[in-house]
Amino acid sequence: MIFRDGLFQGSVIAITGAGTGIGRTTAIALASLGADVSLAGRHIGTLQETACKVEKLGRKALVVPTNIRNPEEVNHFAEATYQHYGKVDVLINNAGGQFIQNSLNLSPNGWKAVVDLNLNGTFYCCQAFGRMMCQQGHGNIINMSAVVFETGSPGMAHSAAARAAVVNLTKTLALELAPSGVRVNCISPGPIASEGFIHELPSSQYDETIQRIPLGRMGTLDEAASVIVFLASEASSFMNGEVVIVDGGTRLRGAMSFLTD
Ligand SMILES: CCCCCCCCCCC/C=C/C(=O)SCCNC(=O)CCNC(=O)[C@H](O)C(C)(C)COP(=O)(O)OP(=O)(O)OC[C@H]1O[C@@H](n2cnc3c(N)ncnc32)[C@H](O)[C@@H]1OP(=O)(O)O
Ligand SMILES: NC(=O)C1=CN([C@@H]2O[C@H](COP(=O)(O)OP(=O)(O)OC[C@H]3O[C@@H](n4cnc5c(N)ncnc54)[C@H](OP(=O)(O)O)[C@@H]3O)[C@@H](O)[C@H]2O)C=CC1
Repeated sequence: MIFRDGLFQGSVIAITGAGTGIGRTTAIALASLGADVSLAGRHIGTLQETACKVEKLGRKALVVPTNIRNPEEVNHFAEATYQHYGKVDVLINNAGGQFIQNSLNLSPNGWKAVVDLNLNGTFYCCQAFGRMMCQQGHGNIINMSAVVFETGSPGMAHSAAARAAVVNLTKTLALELAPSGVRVNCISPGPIASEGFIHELPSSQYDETIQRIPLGRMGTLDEAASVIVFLASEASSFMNGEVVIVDGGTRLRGAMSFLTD
């Protein structure tokens, strides 16, 4: 680990989508640096696996099964975290995802599911934790966008629109919450070799994806997590309302199509 031991000693960090992929790797990295964590996601089994790894590192882990598409469940996640730890220093809005579908075939419910997850769920978490952070007088929120936020992305209309909105939400919240000592930034990764991404990417597009990446390979889970750890740390204390792109230069090649036919 590139960061100093004990960097997050005494910190409490809430993470959504913490049972798999980037969220799990980030939770474990933060715990290895001293943080206690609160873990959310829909599936309790994978959250408990992450919690086990955190506890083996000598840190505390609270598991709060949460569907972030439901604002009541999000409020419960925030309240349970505060009741358990008495504060939250950092919120990492990592949960997200989508399916590939061309726009004309997207059902209203399919569009809504992806926008609810990536935009509305992120907003509910920012609001619930942001209120508590403003009351305690400090806080740090890290949102998850995706490199598709600034290009057209055939097959990803729902997600790309939501990810662009998350970038704008980040900037507005950065302005609204700064006077209360809360900063808000955003990470925009892709492609990162998580189980979720490899599973969702059509196998026929694997080679093309690699060819599109100037660095010639996908990013690792550690490479995404380490940027989140940086944003969570005081090393980024004067960053507010920023989008950090972690894509090996992929966006420089322009719009990305996920459609196979
Ligand atoms: C080659 C060019 C590319 C190179 C460059 C690459 C650049 C990288 C950019 C990376 C961008 C982002 C990457 C990632 O996000 S990686 C993480 C991947 N993980 C996931 O996406 C998670 C898996 N997905 C899901 O869980 C789901 O898709 C979803 C997020 C929507 C949640 O689904 P859920 O099951 O909860 O949804 P519902 O049951 O409520 O259903 C709601 C409606 O949505 C429709 N639906 C759901 N899944 C699909 C599907 N796979 N295909 C079609 N439709 C789907 C569902 O049918 C419901 O609609 P209806 O009621 O109308 O049927
Ligand atoms: N890998 C990549 O290249 C990129 C990833 N991203 C984003 O990074 C984040 C992490 O993705 P990654 O680790 O790759 O993929 P994963 O599919 O492994 O992670 C997605 C996580 O989100 C959680 N999640 C999904 N829906 C909900 C929900 N309704 N409520 C709460 N949690 C939910 C899942 O847990 P559960 O199913 O238990 O709820 C899962 O842990 C996502 O937002 C993804 O879209 C962005 C750009 C590129």
